[in-house]
Parts: sequence; structure tokens; C-alpha cells
Amino acid sequence: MTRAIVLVLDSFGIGAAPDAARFNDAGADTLGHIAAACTRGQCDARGRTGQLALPNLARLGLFHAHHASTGAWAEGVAVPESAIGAWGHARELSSGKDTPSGHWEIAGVPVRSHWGYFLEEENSFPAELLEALVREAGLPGVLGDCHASGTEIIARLGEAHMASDKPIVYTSADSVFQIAAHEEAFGLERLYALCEVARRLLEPYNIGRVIARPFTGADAASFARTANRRDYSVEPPAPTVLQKLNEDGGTVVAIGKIADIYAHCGITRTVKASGHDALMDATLEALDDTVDRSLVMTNFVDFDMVHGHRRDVAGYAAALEAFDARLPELLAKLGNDDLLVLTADHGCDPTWAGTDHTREHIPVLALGAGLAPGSLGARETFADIGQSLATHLDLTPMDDGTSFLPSASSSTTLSNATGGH
Ligand SMILES: O=P(O)(O)O[C@H]1O[C@H](CO)[C@@H](O)[C@H]1O
Ligand SMILES: [Mn+2]
Ligand SMILES: [Mn+2]
Repeated sequence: MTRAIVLVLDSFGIGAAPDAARFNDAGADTLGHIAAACTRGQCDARGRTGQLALPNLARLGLFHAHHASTGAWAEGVAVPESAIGAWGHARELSSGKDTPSGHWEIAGVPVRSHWGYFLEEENSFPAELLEALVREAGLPGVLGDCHASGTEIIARLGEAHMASDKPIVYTSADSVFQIAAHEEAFGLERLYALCEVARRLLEPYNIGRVIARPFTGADAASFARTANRRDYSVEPPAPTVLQKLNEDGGTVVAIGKIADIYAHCGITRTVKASGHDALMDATLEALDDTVDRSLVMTNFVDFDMVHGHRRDVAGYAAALEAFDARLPELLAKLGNDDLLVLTADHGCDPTWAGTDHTREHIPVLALGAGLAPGSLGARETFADIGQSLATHLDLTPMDDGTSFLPSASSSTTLSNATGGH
């Protein structure tokens, strides 16, 4: 039975990418800076203490991959002499450092074109766009209209939102239009309907995602975002390996945010879960009922949403350790023909300035499918993962990427790799 399992640790970068300076991210290193903060006692909080302890990821080659990416060993961590898995680091061809670009490139489809962005920190959105939104949705107006961190802006404007019925609109360095509204005071279904209107109005602006950000609570001190976030993404620019597998009769199980991120293209079955333990439980359950030629793909979003963007270094360290502790359960379920890939979609260094993603290498930790333990080297695109999945699942080759599997017969072009920037 041939299966592939891809776990995306959302935002778990392992060192600045070669083009990081273009994003003001030269020197960013999500893993390295978390490990260093642990050695300084800065992550001794909420019950966790000491050096960063990731014994299972270490056995899969995480720290070897980080060393290859940055030239330095992560501080204070225990590194096994050899790894049981194949490990490498990959750079991104896509123009942006956002979640859809990263995921689509992982699935074999880099985004070479440029997204639209709302660059102004204040008055970020065109007046005619907001006017159309207010008119079509019958709103008394909107609040926000700026770059913001989602938790900060609901604390700042949430009470005014509840009093006025005006939703809060904001953006970031990503190609996003986000709408925050109170689940009860404004209404969840009303928020989703509003996002549909925004999705349509944003078509001329080439914006990657509209995101519904519902929250609950009585006042600024108690507002909290809920698990009912919903992403409205545009479709990938070409068929991903998910779509190819689905169309070729295989099975694609999308766990957590995966289906939203791929705009529901190529998904056989969607499993929603909230929180990393529930996401891991769902992944393990999916492995109990998958059939031949299946891909199980899970996004672990809290690394990014709850810790990375919040610049919560201690929380990120604790979340990594909790994730690591669950890995043996997953490894125990793998069969001889399974390919496991652990990776990330971009960085979000919690020690970095601001609250945005960071342009970093991602880890490529692979196990099974005849892979020998050891280095996969520096990969020129995240799409090497997608190409390897295509090889493993017996699909025709993707246009981008080079398979790292031993039977790599489907190595294709890097010829496109320089185009389009
Ligand atoms: O600060 P919050 O609302 O979590 O927003 C973050 O989440 C968005 C989508 O991943 C990113 O663009 C970033 O702005
Ligand atoms: Mn992401
Ligand atoms: Mn993010």
C-alpha cells in the first residue's frame, strides 16, 4: 500500500533564505533563535524549562538540516550522531512568503507571479473598495483599515465594533484582506457572507486570501479568537500534486487548514480539527483508514497563528516539544511503502521585529520509500517535495522540482526556476 504523509509545521523556518534581505529578513532563523532563547532561560514559562528538547525531530535530522541551512548548530540542543531519516533544507521560488505560496510550492506549483498587496500601514485599502463593501453588504461602515496583528486589533477596536456593528478590516505584509467580527454580536454566518462579498470585490486587486476572523468575549480584556476562522483563497495557478492524485483515482485527505489553503482543489476528504493534539489525533486516525495511493496532509497552524505572529518564543518552544512528543505514535503507524515528509511553508521567527512571516529555508525531513538516512542537500525549491510525492504515488511528473527519492526518474527542469521574477 503506497501512501504519503505530509505534515506542515506552519512557519517552522530553519534559517534565512538566500533572498531574505529582499524581505528585510536577513538573519531570521525561527528554529535557531528559539533554541538560543531557551539557553538564556527566556523560554522558562508556563511550565516549560531548559534547553529546547526535540529528540524525535532530531532523529529525523532536524538539527542536521538546520546546520546545513545556517552553518551553525542550534544552541543547547542534543544532536544524535546520525539520523534515521533523510534531511535537507529547501529555498522558495515563489515571489511571496505567505501560506498559500508555500503550500502550493510544496505541492509542486511555485507562484512566480506577484500577488497584490496593501502596502500602506494606515488607510491601507482603496476607498472605492471599502465603499463597495459597505454598500453591498449593507454595513454602517468599517473599522481598522490598517496593517495590524489580529489579536492586538480586536483588543483595540473590538468594543467599538460591538457598539457600532462595523466590522474590523485589516491586512499585513501578506496578500490578505482580513475581517474580524464578534461571533454573537455580529454573527458568524453574517461574517462568512461578508467575506464572500469581499472575495468577489477583491478580484481586480489580485489578493491571495480573504480571512474571516471571528472572536468572542465581553470586552477588550476577554476577547479571544475562535476556531471558526475561515480562509477564502484563490485557486492555485496550476494543478498541484493533490489535484493530480485526486484526478488519477487516488485519495487526498486534507486535515486542518489544508483544504482552505488549496481552495478545495484536489481534496477527497476534509477533516477539521483545532489544536495540535487534535490535528495529530486526526492524522493518526486517517492513517488507520487510508487506502492505496493516498496522501494525508496536515497543517499544524498554531506554531504560526498562536506563537509565531504573536512573537511568543516560549510558547513556540513548548509547542515544538509537544509536537515532538507525539511523533513516535506517528512513526509506529508507518508501513514499508509509506513516505513521511515533515516540512514548513515559510518562517515566522518569534524573535524578529514586527509580527509578519520571515523568508527562510524550510526543513525537508523524509522517511521511508527506500530513502537512505543522510543528507538530501540544499534543495532549490520547495517543489522538490511535490515532485517526490508524484514519483512516490506513481503520477506523471510535475513541471517543477526534482525528486529526492532513490528512484528519481522524474527529475525535471529547473529551467523555469529563474523565470518570472
Ligand atoms: O495577526 P493575524 O490576524 O494572526 O494575521 C496573520 O495571519 C495571516 C494569515 O496567515 C497573516 O497574513 C498574518 O497577518
Ligand atoms: Mn503559514
Ligand atoms: Mn501566518
